[in-house]
Amino acid sequence: MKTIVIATKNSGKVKEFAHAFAKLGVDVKSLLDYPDIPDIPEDGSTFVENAKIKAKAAADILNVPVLADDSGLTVEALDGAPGVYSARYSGEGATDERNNSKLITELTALGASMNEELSDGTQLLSAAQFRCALALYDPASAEFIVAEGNVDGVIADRPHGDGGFGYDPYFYVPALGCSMAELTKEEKGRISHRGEALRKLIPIVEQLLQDSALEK
Ligand SMILES: O=c1nc[nH]c2c1ncn2[C@H]1C[C@H](O)[C@@H](COP(=O)(O)OP(=O)(O)OP(=O)(O)O)O1
Ligand SMILES: [Mg+2]
Repeated sequence: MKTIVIATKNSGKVKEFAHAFAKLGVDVKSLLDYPDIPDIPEDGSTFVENAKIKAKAAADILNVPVLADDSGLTVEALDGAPGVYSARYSGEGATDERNNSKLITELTALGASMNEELSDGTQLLSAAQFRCALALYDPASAEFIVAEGNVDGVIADRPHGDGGFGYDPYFYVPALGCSMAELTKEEKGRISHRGEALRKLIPIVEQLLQDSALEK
């Protein structure tokens, strides 16, 4: 079995990558499998910079090629916030629940509205995007390969669905008439920022695996 290491501690991301790579017969390991690797500071100013930082830090320790994902939510009515700060939006000890609660509180305080409501009374507050940067770093060549993806949506004032992770329950996708958390992993992968970025990178990951750099 071939294995790819993903430099993430986010179990929601791990599940999505595991689902996507399983179709290619590739097993996924994450930093949750390597608890001795110290926390990697995400101090870049863009998603791409942070993805590169995470991939290189883990690859230099493990000495195998590593893939990393830096992603987040940009909200129009918040001038693009929380952006690269999405995971830390609600401060020290942030959780998905507290981040979502801060998001809705801020938008409500601003009076943000798209003057549109769903049949259940849900108010649509602002246009938004999920963005994802993936970086693959190969310590053998010291080279990065980067791919990006994004998906448009709208922030709803209340959650729908219990799939996915992070901001998914509040991220309504008008084209599908449901939130990101109401999609299966397969459906989410087809439209998501992560799915788009991953489709660009998969041929390169497969080539690396062909070269058996990752054979375990
Ligand atoms: O598909 C998504 N559905 C919902 N929310 C999402 C998604 N993709 C990113 N997000 C949110 C979660 C987190 O608040 C931030 C990512 O922050 P980001 O630093 O990339 O990930 P993280 O700290 O959770 O894990 P790690 O750095 O170990 O990969 O954006
Ligand atoms: Mg992070």
